[in-house]
Amino acid sequence: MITPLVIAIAGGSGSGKTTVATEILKRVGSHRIAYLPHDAYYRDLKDLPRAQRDLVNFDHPNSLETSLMIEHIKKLKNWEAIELPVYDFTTHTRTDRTIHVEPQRVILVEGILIFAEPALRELFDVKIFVDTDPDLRFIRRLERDIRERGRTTESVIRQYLNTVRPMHMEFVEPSKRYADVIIPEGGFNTVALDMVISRIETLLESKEHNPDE
Ligand SMILES: Nc1ncnc2c1ncn2[C@@H]1O[C@H](COP(=O)(O)OP(=O)(O)O)[C@@H](O)[C@H]1O
Ligand SMILES: Nc1ccn([C@@H]2O[C@H](COP(=O)(O)O)[C@@H](O)[C@H]2O)c(=O)n1
Repeated sequence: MITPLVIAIAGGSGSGKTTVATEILKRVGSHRIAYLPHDAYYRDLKDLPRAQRDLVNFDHPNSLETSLMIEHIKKLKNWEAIELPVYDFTTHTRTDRTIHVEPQRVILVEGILIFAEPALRELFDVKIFVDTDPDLRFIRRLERDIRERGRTTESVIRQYLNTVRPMHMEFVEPSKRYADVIIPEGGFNTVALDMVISRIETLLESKEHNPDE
């Protein structure tokens, strides 16, 4: 039995992880990839009053159900399908819906804290860290969170100073040491992306990952 190749993309919030993942999906072929964003595994806060939800530290490892993600990666590696949770950032809750994800030759995992968890880290074959300066990450996050996640300028600034920045320094930045490749600036770095994609293609041709070998 061939083993799926597990590629992991970490980096700070707003660094460009999703942009890199989207480019890999496009160029390697989304039909060959099972895509698991760690964001999908945020804990459901529906039992907490709305005003308290807004104050939760979403940048600490405990805010995510990582054990479920580990279970899902192990299932996919064992060629079993999984049900990916669908998370709603505007209400901080897990929806009733799930996305059915079939096993594929490539499993693509993405998230700010995925290298900070030893049990998760050991499942990865290729570890990519997207490294972008904090000022650029903050500006990108501010625009995105207002546009897509129902936030205000004040709430984004408060959250950044209270939790995003300190947790980045405590957990995300130190986890960079586990990366095999560091991509400066993210999704529009075509030189780095070409190298990463060519490595993925080479690994997919190898005996371990190619059913025709
Ligand atoms: N290299 C880049 N230059 C300019 N904007 C970018 C770049 N990479 C990503 N963005 C934009 O920044 C925002 C956050 O990027 P995203 O890939 O979602 O980051 P992450 O997943 O790391 O939070 C998005 O609106 C995206 O279009
Ligand atoms: N209810 C939530 C859950 C998470 N966040 C923030 O999302 C960031 C991670 O996602 P990226 O796409 O930016 O990598 C993380 O920094 C959390 O603060 C949130 O705001 N609300």
